[in-house]
Amino acid sequence: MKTFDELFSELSAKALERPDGSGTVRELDAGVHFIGKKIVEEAAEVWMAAEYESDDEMVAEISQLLYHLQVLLIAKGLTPADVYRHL
Ligand SMILES: N=c1c2ncn([C@@H]3O[C@H](COP(=O)(O)OP(=O)(O)OP(=O)(O)O)[C@@H](O)[C@H]3O)c2ncn1[C@@H]1O[C@H](COP(=O)(O)O)[C@@H](O)[C@H]1O
Repeated sequence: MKTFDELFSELSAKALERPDGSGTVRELDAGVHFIGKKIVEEAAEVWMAAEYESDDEMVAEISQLLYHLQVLLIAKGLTPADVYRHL
């Protein structure tokens, strides 16, 4: 288990160190258009899970959505602090 901020630190390190086999590195290399499509796909899966699946399945989909949102922030050179300013 990890928090939102812990995941962001881990992903930021992956982006810098570019370890072999990292899905995050692959996704960053694929670019903003690809990441944006993953976000839309995961958001739809959250919605469907909320209506038709268990709470556990829904929160799993939410975790994937949060992951892809974090990858987008990194791709754009931003951090959660940039988001928090708007909360
Ligand atoms: N939390 C995540 C995470 N959530 C989602 N994903 C990616 O997003 C994909 C899910 O989207 P897909 O559309 O391919 O899968 P799906 O068919 O929609 O899956 P379901 O929704 O049906 O379950 C997964 O295959 C992962 O590649 C994640 N990839 C990595 N992480 C974490 O990120 C960290 C770094 O990972 P690496 O960069 O791969 O080392 C590790 O701590 C990982 O646990």
